[in-house]
Amino acid sequence: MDPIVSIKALSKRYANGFEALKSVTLDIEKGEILALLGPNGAGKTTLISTICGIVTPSEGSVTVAGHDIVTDYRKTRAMIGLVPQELTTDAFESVFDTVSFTRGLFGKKRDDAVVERVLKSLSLWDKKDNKIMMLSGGMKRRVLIAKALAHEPEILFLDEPTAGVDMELRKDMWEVVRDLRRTGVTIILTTHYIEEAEEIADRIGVINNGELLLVEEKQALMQKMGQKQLTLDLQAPLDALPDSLMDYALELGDGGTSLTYTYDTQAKRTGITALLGDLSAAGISFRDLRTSQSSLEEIFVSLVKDSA
Ligand SMILES: Nc1ncnc2c1ncn2[C@@H]1O[C@H](COP(=O)(O)OP(=O)(O)OP(=O)(O)O)[C@@H](O)[C@H]1O
Repeated sequence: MDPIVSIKALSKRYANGFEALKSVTLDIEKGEILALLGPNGAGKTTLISTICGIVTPSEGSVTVAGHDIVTDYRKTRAMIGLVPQELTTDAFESVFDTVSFTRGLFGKKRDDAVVERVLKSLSLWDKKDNKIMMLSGGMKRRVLIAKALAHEPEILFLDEPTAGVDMELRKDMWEVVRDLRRTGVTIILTTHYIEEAEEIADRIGVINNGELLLVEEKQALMQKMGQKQLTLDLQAPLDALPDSLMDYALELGDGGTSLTYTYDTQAKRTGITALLGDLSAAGISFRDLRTSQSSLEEIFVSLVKDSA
């Protein structure tokens, strides 16, 4: 299937010469949840804003369902819902009117049934007559999503959906996002939080200094995370590994005084018991041992550091 969004060698230089995006290439599949993970100023908002037609690209191209975002702006914009970081308007309006009005901004006819469906899907129906200013923070965030969905877009962008919210509300938002995906909407969200990407995304893209450093299935990233290292400090240094230990892919370090074994924590057998038995049989004894694990956080930090 063709990707719903196709980004090719996209660059953005702002008027002051700052390069906020550097040749980003990325395909987004229909129906997936993609998390764009990156520190402050990485270029996440610039990327989203460009796809939505708010920021004009300097180089490269973006298509949405095969249509170019520059030459076919109206068509592509109508397919996209954008949830900004903060609610800026409509404090005195009712929930229903606010959401209904937004629909009109995209040239769609008034359709109370659609607004009702959107509000119900976000558990906002019983708040439909409330003024926005009277709502709790969590409900206000839901209204932002409802506004973005009012014109029935196929793609939803959420810019930092849980920035500055407490854990309970964050979990609540994750549930909302999962429910939306079940309705067939493609979701792209930006986040600072690794746990957030880990929790809800199908794929994770890491962006830093305007560069897309990696895009990978979450499961594949988790597998890297699942690797652990066992390091043994040896009683006596070894010049070389005996043949009987070749199958373990051990690394001999620190001038032959330590051995490191990498294993998969998710595998049925880690191989540690067999390794210790074979070490003993080879007459190798150790005085200490420790394990370490690379977390997604560490993978992320090392990626970002390498690209700095
Ligand atoms: N209009 C502009 N003119 C010049 N530079 C800009 C402009 N808008 C953004 N930038 C710069 O581009 C870089 C990327 O900004 P962007 O808002 O895309 O990052 P971000 O990843 O969304 O960060 P945050 O998580 O803080 O929202 C930043 O260094 C920012 O200062």
